[in-house]
Amino acid sequence: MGFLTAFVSAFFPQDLLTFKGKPLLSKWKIKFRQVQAVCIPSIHLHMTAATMQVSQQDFEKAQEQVKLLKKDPGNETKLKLYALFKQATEGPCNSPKPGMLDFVKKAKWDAWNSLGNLSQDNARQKYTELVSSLVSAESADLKTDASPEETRHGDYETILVTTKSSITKIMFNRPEKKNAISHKMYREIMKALEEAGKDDSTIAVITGNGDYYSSGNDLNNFANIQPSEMEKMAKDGAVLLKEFVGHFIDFPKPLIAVVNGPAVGICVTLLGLCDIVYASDRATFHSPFSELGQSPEGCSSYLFPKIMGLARANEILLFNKKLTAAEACAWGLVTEVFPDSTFQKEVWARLEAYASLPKNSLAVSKQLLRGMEKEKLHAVNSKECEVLQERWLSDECMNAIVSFFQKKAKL
Ligand SMILES: CCCCC/C=C/CC(=O)SCCNC(=O)CCNC(=O)[C@H](O)C(C)(C)COP(=O)(O)OP(=O)(O)OC[C@H]1O[C@@H](n2cnc3c(N)ncnc32)[C@H](O)[C@@H]1OP(=O)(O)O
Repeated sequence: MGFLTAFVSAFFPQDLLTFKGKPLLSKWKIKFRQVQAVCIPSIHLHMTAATMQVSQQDFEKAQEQVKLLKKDPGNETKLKLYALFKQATEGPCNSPKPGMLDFVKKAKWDAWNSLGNLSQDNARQKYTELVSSLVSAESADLKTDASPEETRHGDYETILVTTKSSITKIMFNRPEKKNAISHKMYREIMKALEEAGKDDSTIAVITGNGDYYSSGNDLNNFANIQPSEMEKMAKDGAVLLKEFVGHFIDFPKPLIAVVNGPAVGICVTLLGLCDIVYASDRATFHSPFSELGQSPEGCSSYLFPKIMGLARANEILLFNKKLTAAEACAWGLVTEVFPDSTFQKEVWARLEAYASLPKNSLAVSKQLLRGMEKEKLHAVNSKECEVLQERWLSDECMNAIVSFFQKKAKL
């Protein structure tokens, strides 16, 4: 017999350790709720509503809750519960004092007797309060156990949003579609950015789930549109895009892109609005706007020439040049490239260190670096959306989309 088993056997004698006629104690698997079930017999209470401080229902509920506790609250608390229950249901202890050598019975008798003339109502109240505090403590512990540090936000369908170590991570989560951005996803990303801008995190990160960072705009956003609805589609698309890019322009904290794999279209252009871009050496950067009959967005028509010079921006934005991670880094679009095998480990260690810096200092510094440009960026965003609205109605654009869905063309 192990120490714990011996201890339990001593504390709760074998005749008590049965529940519904079955022996409970084989090993230290005995659970507190089972012990409680046998140690505290069910007693019918006779009270009038007028004398009750806690209702009969609350008291009975507390008895049920105590059986559901998953953690043993310890002997001292168990004795308190026992004593309060006896006092509440039988009144003051008037049974003979057990012999000195009957340790268990004596401990229980002492606990009950120590309540003196405490009224049954008060005992019922104290019992209910004690159970309630045990239940709250346990559910707080369970929450912490379930995710020691990471909090998951919202009820998102297309993205995963979590906060850990002062970093809010917004992860594109349509890996089976290479994280293409559907209308719903544009809206969910905006909501996540709004929340991340206000939450307790120091920095926010955008990344992708699976092998792609993102394949850009979901081309289904343009599919199955009746000819009579084309204009509305283009107009609504421009409104949505303007609002979406606006959220990146106005984001108040450092925003970091963790580019885990290939990036296409709008997910490349938005990198110019991020404050740091870390890329895996597997990542590529492709903005095939002219191939798709479209035009640049995400303020890239203004920011890319500033970042890399006009000649290089022309290669990317006019002539669809696909950059490797090393090229994107050399051209200033990417801050640093990491080997794919150690990418996540190295990047997150770096970001955790950054996120421990003073939050407000980072936020005001970002405003100093970006603030002067904001007005200009909003103006560029408006103009880009206006031009795109027209592009979406062009034959060039429609043919490119049809061709994608006929699987004739891939990037
Ligand atoms: C509100 C509107 C705002 C508009 C803002 C404008 C933005 C401009 C852009 O973003 S332009 C860029 C648009 N993107 C593309 O043109 C990419 C198209 N996709 C591809 O060329 C290829 O899929 C690939 C090169 C990204 C990956 O090729 P691969 O062979 O590896 O994988 P699959 O083609 O089999 O893809 C797997 C499934 O994912 C679907 N998918 C991938 N990308 C998109 C996309 N952008 N839109 C819609 N669907 C996409 C693909 O169809 C496969 O689906 P299936 O398994 O159901 O066939």
